[in-house]
Amino acid sequence: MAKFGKMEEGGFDKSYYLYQRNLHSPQKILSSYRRQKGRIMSMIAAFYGGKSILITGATGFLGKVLMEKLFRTSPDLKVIYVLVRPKQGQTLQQRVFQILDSKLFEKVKEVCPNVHEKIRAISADLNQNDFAISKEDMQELLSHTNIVFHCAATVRFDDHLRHAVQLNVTATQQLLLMASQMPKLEAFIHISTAFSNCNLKHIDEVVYPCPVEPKKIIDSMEWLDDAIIDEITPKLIGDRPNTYTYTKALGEVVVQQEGGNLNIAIIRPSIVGATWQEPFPGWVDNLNGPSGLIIAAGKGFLRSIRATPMAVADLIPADTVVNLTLAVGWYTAVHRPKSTLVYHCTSGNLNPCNWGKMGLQVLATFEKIPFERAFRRPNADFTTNNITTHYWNAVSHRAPAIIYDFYLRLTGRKPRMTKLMNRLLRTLSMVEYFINRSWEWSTYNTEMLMSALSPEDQRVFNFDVRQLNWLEYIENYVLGVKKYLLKEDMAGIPEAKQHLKRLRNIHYLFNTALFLIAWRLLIARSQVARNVWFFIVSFCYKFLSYFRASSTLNA
Ligand SMILES: CCCCCCCCCCCCCCCCCCCCCCCC(=O)SCCNC(=O)CCNC(=O)[C@H](O)C(C)(C)COP(=O)(O)OP(=O)(O)OC[C@H]1O[C@@H](n2cnc3c(N)ncnc32)[C@H](O)[C@@H]1OP(=O)(O)O
Ligand SMILES: NC(=O)C1=CN([C@@H]2O[C@H](COP(=O)(O)OP(=O)(O)OC[C@H]3O[C@@H](n4cnc5c(N)ncnc54)[C@H](OP(=O)(O)O)[C@@H]3O)[C@@H](O)[C@H]2O)C=CC1
Repeated sequence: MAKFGKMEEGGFDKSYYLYQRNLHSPQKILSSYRRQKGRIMSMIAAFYGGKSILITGATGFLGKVLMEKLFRTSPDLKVIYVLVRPKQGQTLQQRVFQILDSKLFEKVKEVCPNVHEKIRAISADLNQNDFAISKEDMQELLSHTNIVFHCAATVRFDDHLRHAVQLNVTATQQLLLMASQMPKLEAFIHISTAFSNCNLKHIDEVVYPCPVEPKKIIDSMEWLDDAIIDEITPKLIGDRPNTYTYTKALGEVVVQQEGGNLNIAIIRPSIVGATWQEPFPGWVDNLNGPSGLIIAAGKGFLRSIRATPMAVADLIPADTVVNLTLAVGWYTAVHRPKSTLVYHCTSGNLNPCNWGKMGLQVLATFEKIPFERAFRRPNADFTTNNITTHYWNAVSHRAPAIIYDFYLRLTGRKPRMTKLMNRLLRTLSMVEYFINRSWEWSTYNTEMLMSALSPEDQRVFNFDVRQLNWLEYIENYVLGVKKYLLKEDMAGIPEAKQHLKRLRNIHYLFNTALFLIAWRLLIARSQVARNVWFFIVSFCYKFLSYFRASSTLNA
């Protein structure tokens, strides 16, 4: 591994220049150096200049943020190949252009006006042999690719094991095989998850072995039928909570075992949330992780959640993950570490925030920025045991849904709330595992990388989560959910506040009516209740008489 001199602030490290010269043509390096000379230079941004980059999962949440940052900071990159499958009646080009035409890419279009020409969509399905890539496309990919970022995965917790293995393990194996035939490849970056070893409490930046070899699992998926796979799934996943974490762990082992001589690194982000700073705060475009539950809470469906308030909420902003990923890509290609390095991209040990604090800040933000047309006023609680969870699920989730569906039926409309609520309860049951435990992830490699960056790179590719202000981040996150996921206009906030006031009044009326009915029934059945009632009534009568008498005397 090459060793370099310490970077001077804002300067150009000569040893880095000399090292780069071994990898690239001197003219290329020199012109890049000249281009950068006038201003403080980001070595990482310069590194991606002129490169052909292959991204899988580019149409996903993380993939989009990764592409955006690459185009914005290295507009002189050669091409980004994206492996895309046609979907929802859209062609590949339509899918890609829709992404490029979104708000996320507004800044990119300023710095890289020809972005449409620099992206090449390749038709590919990672579930198929050779990814169903045409011969010509495959030839182009193999002969040109310099860097691979493997982001594609199924992130569903409850996916069938066969499908999860296909995408998270077999596809990774196939991609490595492809990578081994790329003569110009400089680095292969695999995105895993910090929860791939969530059966452990303390997790180091190493690949942990799996009891059954991934190759055996891949083979068995080919001949076992679904019924048998269903039966053995709990035994295989063992003390992991789902097929997602299990297959991501297998994927890592495959990367380590079959990476051969490639320069490989593994990145393990924890729970990826909305962007923190770049290209703007609060960007998010899917319901995974906390986003769906923030909507459910803001719309008043989610009223209680089984979570441990003191457990660490290990969220990490999407732009932080992307900055680390690009820094790792550069470091892996340039420094060529001898072994596969694993980088934890987590917040818990450097800047912890717990679910209690996060929940309160989410609720506080709803006060300022309410969501439109809420079902009930947002006001959720954390519960910590089985009995209270069942009680609140019945009282706060199921009962209002049944009542509302009854009302919809009465008014000739189709009931839908019970179905929605069942879906929410299912989602809650899936995430409970993650919000009632804390993990410790060591971050030596990530911190080592941070210190290896020049001050300019530390600024442009900032992944120092210690600088994150959680309260501000969560507020922007909720705002982002409202703007970019729910597509609600800020102009609607006064009306949303009015709607919440009406809901509060309905709530008070409903509770008063309920109390009076219950009390009336109690009086009819119990002598004690009747006595208490007469006592209260006579006390009020005496108080009123006294008040009337004293006001007459004063007059
Ligand atoms: C003191 C005050 C307290 C106040 C609290 C109030 C505020 C609370 C906010 C804070 C909440 C904190 C909770 C945080 C949760 C954190 C989860 C952490 C998980 C970490 C794991 C590791 C991280 C990773 O590595 S991977 C990324 C994570 N992956 C996921 O999140 C995927 C999860 N999704 C699934 O597995 C499935 O979608 C599932 C099982 C949830 C649902 O499957 P199902 O088959 O039933 O439905 P779908 O076909 O998928 O979708 C149907 C329908 O539902 C919509 N939908 C999908 N996902 C969600 C969701 N998460 N929430 C809500 N809705 C969802 C989907 O869009 C579909 O809608 P259609 O309209 O039908 O299209
Ligand atoms: N989000 C999170 O909280 C975390 C994510 N991660 C990891 O980060 C990576 C990216 O996750 P994220 O962006 O959130 O996930 P998304 O679900 O948003 O994106 C998944 C991507 O994979 C693609 N994909 C899925 N199946 C296929 C297929 N058969 N052929 C081709 N492409 C396919 C999807 O394409 P399409 O658009 O066609 O569906 C999409 O582009 C994953 O490896 C995940 O494990 C790790 C920790 C946390």
